[in-house]
Amino acid sequence: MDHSTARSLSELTRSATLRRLAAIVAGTVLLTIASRIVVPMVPVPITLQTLAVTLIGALYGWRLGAVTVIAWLAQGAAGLPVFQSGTGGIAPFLGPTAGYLLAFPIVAAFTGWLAQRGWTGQRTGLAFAAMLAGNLLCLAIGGAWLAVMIGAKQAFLHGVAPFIIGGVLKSAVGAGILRLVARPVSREGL
Ligand SMILES: O=C(O)CCCC[C@@H]1SC[C@@H]2NC(=O)N[C@@H]21
Repeated sequence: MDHSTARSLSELTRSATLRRLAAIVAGTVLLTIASRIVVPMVPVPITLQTLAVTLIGALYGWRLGAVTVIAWLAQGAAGLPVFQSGTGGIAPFLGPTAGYLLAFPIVAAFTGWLAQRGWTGQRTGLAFAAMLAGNLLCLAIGGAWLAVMIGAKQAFLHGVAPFIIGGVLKSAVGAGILRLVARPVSREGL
């Protein structure tokens, strides 16, 4: 490989890395904004977090999607007020919403994986199904955590059932956004 080819390759790598870093920052900002759009409920509030998480997965691909959500979780764990209603620190990882927090990177990876297989963009039915599957996965993991804390019946009544219709609506909004903005994610993601 000659000198100029090596330099072009290293410039390409650097610009791809910068693009990914910018995407991570943008994704964590989006998640923080979505966490501030809250209808307070006890023990689990309504938020726009699952919309943000599933969109990040679908737009970034499974790997960068999961990394972005993990970066946001790390910001919260470090004490930044990025979780629902401006909470942060270690307490949210021990409280009733910890299961949802831990589910978020898995959900981003899952919707990203589906998007990389074509469940996105102009294929609105598939995009909706991917977003809905992500929302339901989040409720399953979050509800399972809550069940350990307050019992299965209460967890279903307070941590799953109230969010199903919202999950369907958020999935429809997400699929609409993907239809407008997504060029189909390549199999590699961003
Ligand atoms: O502490 C947090 O920041 C996480 C809050 C989790 C809220 C969950 S996410 C799934 C379900 N849908 C909602 O609108 N709220 C709950």
